[in-house]
Formats: sequence, structure tokens, C-alpha cells
Amino acid sequence: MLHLPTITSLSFIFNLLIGILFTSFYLHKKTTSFLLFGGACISFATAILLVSFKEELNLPCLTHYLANLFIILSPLLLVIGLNKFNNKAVINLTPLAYLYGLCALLLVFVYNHVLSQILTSFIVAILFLYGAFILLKTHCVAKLQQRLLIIGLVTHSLVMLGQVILLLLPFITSNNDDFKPQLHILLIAHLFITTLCALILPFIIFANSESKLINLANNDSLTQLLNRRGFFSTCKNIKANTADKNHTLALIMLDIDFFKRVNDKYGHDVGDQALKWIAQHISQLFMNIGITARIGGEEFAVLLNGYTLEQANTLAEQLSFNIRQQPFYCNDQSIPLSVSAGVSSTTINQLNLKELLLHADKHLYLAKETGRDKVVSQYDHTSSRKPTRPQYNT
Ligand SMILES: Nc1nc2c(ncn2[C@@H]2O[C@H](COP(=O)(O)OP(=O)(O)OP(=O)(O)O)[C@@H](O)[C@H]2O)c(=O)[nH]1
Repeated sequence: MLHLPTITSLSFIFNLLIGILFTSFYLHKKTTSFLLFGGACISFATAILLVSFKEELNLPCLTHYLANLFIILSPLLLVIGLNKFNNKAVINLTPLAYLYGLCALLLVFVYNHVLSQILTSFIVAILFLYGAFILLKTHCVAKLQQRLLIIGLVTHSLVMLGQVILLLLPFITSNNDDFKPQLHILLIAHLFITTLCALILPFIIFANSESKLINLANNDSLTQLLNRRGFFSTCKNIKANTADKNHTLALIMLDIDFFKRVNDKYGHDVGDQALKWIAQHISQLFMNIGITARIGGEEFAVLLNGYTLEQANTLAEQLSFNIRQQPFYCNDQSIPLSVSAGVSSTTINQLNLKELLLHADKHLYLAKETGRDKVVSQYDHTSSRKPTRPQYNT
């Protein structure tokens, strides 16, 4: 049979350690939700400690009243922490603060009575449901752990409601049993689930933090496209994930024409807006069909898996046309922009991304050399369209 003092001790140790872990992370990263989660775990550990002195101390205001306040404070801090972690503040926390104040007041009158347990269990059940709701609305990378924690919080809430019912039964029926064995089981379940939830929570938080860091490392903050590193790491798996090794893929490299002049004439900020505008055009056309990246200052790349050189060439021409047709407007000025592009292709079998980029870059260089505002690909080093340079009145 499960030994209550052992489970209580383990629960105390785990919650205290996880609380210290979260608090240390808060001291390092200054993320408030870490402090709140740490507070929730330490608060629960404190409640366990106070309750364990029930027999020895004979100070019910400490071992009952204060312990109950800490028991409620623990899920309350969890709820506030989850709300902060979500970034969008899913619920309004003011009513919960009032609820806590009201409980603290009511417990003053009943802390030595079974009613204090009923009230505490009921409030804790509500708070866990709130926690499950917020977590449901939160984007988590670790989906399995998120589901486990939601199930844990809902189950915990049901356990607490079960405790309320068992404690109320002697009052509402003529049955004078005190349901001690059943309450004992529920108490063990309470300790067990709290500890389990406290163990899952750090994993969810760290998985999200890691994903944010990976995003920062792989994405260009100005254009929201992948950066060079992200481009290489995304393309890395293509070979392994494509079964047909004769499958073709093409790469388009793009470079804005005379971009230095844009910066010089209109300023660096306008230059940044122009980069974003070009990136939007690239995203619009290739969002669902290719891997898009800003691989250098004013250089972009698009990898089209399953596309032939001809198809990629047509798409590059389309992009170039779109950019030429819709002038870029900034501060009520129309600023003509154009791009030059180089296209190369290969089969999955022979894929070497660096080489593919090198080939596309050679074609891009040819496009620049032969007049700009054109697409040059492997099979045709001359463009049928007569290039039109953007004009800047300098
Ligand atoms: N605004 C802005 N400018 C950038 C950024 N990154 C690079 N640049 C500028 O891009 C310009 C690139 O100039 P060049 O390499 O001479 O090329 P270009 O003027 O576009 O001429 P061609 O490529 O030969 O048509 C430089 O002036 C860089 O300062 C950026 O993030 N923001």
C-alpha cells in the first residue's frame, strides 16, 4: 500500500527542487512566469511542511490557516504564470485576486473546521480548471507534454471536487462515516498529480524557449524569411526526405539592382522597407511551393523542390515582372525597383546545395553583367527581354 509520509516527503522534495530551479532561471533570465512557477512549487512545498507539523505544534492558525493559504496560493501562482507565459493574457486576473482575498477572510472564521478543507479544495479545483483552460489556449511546441499537463490539471480538479463531495457527504446525509480511506486515497492522488504537473511544466517551458531561440537563429528579423543558416538547415533534409532520387529541384538566386543607390538617395530606413517589400513579393509567389530566404544583404534564394529549370525560370520571370509592375511606395514617393536572378537546377541524386548556389550565383552574375533586371538560367545565358534599368534622378 502507498505510504503517505513517504509520498508527502517525496512531493515536498520534488516541489522544492523544481521551485528552486524555476527561481534560479528567473534570476538568470528575468522572465516573470519563471518566478511565478517557482513560487507555485515552493508555495506547495511550504504547505506540505506546515501540515506535517500539525500534530507536534498544536498551532492551528499556522498548520491549518497558513497551510490552506499556501495550498490555494500554489495553483493561483500557476494560473498567473501560465497567463503570462501565453503572452496574450487569456483571462482577467483581477477576479482571481478578489477570490483569494475572500478565501483568506473566510478561512479566518473556519480554519479549525472541516469547512476550511471544503473551501480550500473547491477553490483549488476551480483554479486548476482555469490553468487547464489557459494552457489549452497556449501555443506549445511540446504538444504531448502540453496535453499531459492539461489532463493532469483537469484530473487534479476532479480529485479536489471529489474531496469536496466526500467532506460534504456527512453533512447532507444521515451517514456519519468520515470516509477516511477514500480521503486518504484522494490526498495521495493530490500529492502525486501536483508533483507530476510540476515535473512536466519545466519541459514545456524549455521546449518553447528552445524553439524561440532556434527561430531567432534561423530567421531574418527584418524580412521574416529564413536567413542563410536557416536556409541551409531547412534544405539539409530534402535529400533524405525525397524517395525518388531522379526528382529535380531548382534554385533561384535574386539580387536587388542598384540597391546601394536606393540607400544613398532615400536613406537606410527606406532601404530596409524596400528589402521587406521585395521579401513580401517573394513570399507571395513562393510561400506554398518553395523554401525562401534572405541569404545576404540584398540577396535572396528560393529552393523549389520538384520543379524543373524551365518552371523555375518562368517563376523567376513572374517575380521580376511583379516587382517591376508594382512600384514600391515609401513616404509618398514611388521608387522603381528591379531584381536580377540566376537559376540553376539538379536532381536529388546529385544535390549539393553549395554547388547549386554557386551555379545560380554565376548566372546571377551574368544577369548583372548583361544589363540587370533579367533572369539567367543554366540553359540560356541571354534573356529575351530587353532590360530596363530603374531610374533614380540623382
Ligand atoms: N538598407 C539596407 N541596406 C543593406 C542591407 N544589407 C546590405 N545593404 C546594402 O546593399 C547595398 C549593396 O550594394 P552593392 O553590393 O554595391 O550592390 P548594388 O548597389 O545593389 O548594385 P548591383 O547589385 O550591382 O546591382 C549596400 O549599399 C549595402 O549597404 C540592409 O539590411 N539594409
